[in-house]
Amino acid sequence: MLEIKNLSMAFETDKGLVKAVNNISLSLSNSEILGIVGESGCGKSATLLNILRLVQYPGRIMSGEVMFQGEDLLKKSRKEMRDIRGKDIAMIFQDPMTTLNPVFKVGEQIREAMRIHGIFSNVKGGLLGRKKTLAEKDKAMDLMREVGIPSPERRYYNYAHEFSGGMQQRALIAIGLSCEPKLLLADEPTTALDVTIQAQILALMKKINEERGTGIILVTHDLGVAAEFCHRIAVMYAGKIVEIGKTERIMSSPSHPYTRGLLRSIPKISGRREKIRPIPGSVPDLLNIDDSCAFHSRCDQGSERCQQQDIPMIEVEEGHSARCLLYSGEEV
Ligand SMILES: Nc1ncnc2c1ncn2[C@@H]1O[C@H](COP(=O)(O)OP(=O)(O)OP(=O)(O)O)[C@@H](O)[C@H]1O
Ligand code: NI
Repeated sequence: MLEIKNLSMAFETDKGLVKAVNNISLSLSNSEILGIVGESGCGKSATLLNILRLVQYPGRIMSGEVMFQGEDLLKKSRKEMRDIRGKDIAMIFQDPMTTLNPVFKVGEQIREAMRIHGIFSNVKGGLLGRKKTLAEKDKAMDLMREVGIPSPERRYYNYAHEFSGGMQQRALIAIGLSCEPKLLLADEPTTALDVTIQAQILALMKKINEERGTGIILVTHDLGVAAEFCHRIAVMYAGKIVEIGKTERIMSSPSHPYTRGLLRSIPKISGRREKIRPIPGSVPDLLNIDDSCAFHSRCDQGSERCQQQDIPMIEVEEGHSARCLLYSGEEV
């Protein structure tokens, strides 16, 4: 369904190029859930925004392709992109309060989203006036019910501030779903919510994935969340994908030293208790970063050679690759 090929984007600042997304390639098949994980500032959000061409000045796409259903989104006109956004591809952001409009009733916003996407054109053809409005309201309320907003008959008339954070996020998911998108991009959709609500929202997204076959890319800094929710995981570090593979394999057999570090730094849910160890050091500055391994200075297995060359993705087993010289077959 989606294939990103060698995508690079950078922010042009007066100090130089901040390479937020550096030669990324990844693909998503129909009905698949892919997680993108990594520490703050590694380019996860930038990657998602690139898919929809929503990166703002001074950000600029330098090269690459974003193939969606066989066509390159980077070659589409602005108008074509507007049609694709919210119709074929919907996006959910971290903070629902900033994306719901405070001055309109939540239900009306959902109804409006459905109207924009022509969802009502096949509602009992020829309905007029009040009857049409009622039919539309019914449909909007159905959608509210589907995303788990209780008593939609009443909730329809509430404003955003009368909704809890979890309910706001549900309303936004309803708006995202109003067009029946094929692909849902979710940028930390549950980070602002408490743990039980977070689990409910993820369960809701999973249900949508299973029932409607909607493909999902979930951006999260939380490897534990990605492990529970995603079929495959891509680990990003300093603008590059450093490891990608099936979730079980990433969790049971992490290959890149950075992924191993991330795993050690999350609390174990089950099994043997291990001491939580944060990865020493911090993420490098993306300003004028070169092509060598950016994790080198924090890595306990690196050598001189990691600093001297552009390291390719190396397949460690079928469908599982890591950008690390440990797997090059040469002495590191
Ligand atoms: N307007 C800008 N000008 C310069 N650099 C920017 C700008 N916006 C973002 N960046 C840089 O781009 C890089 C990638 O940012 P991005 O938001 O994609 O990271 P992220 O992985 O989503 O992080 P987080 O987990 O904090 O959301 C960061 O290093 C950030 O500092
Ligand atoms: Ni982000």
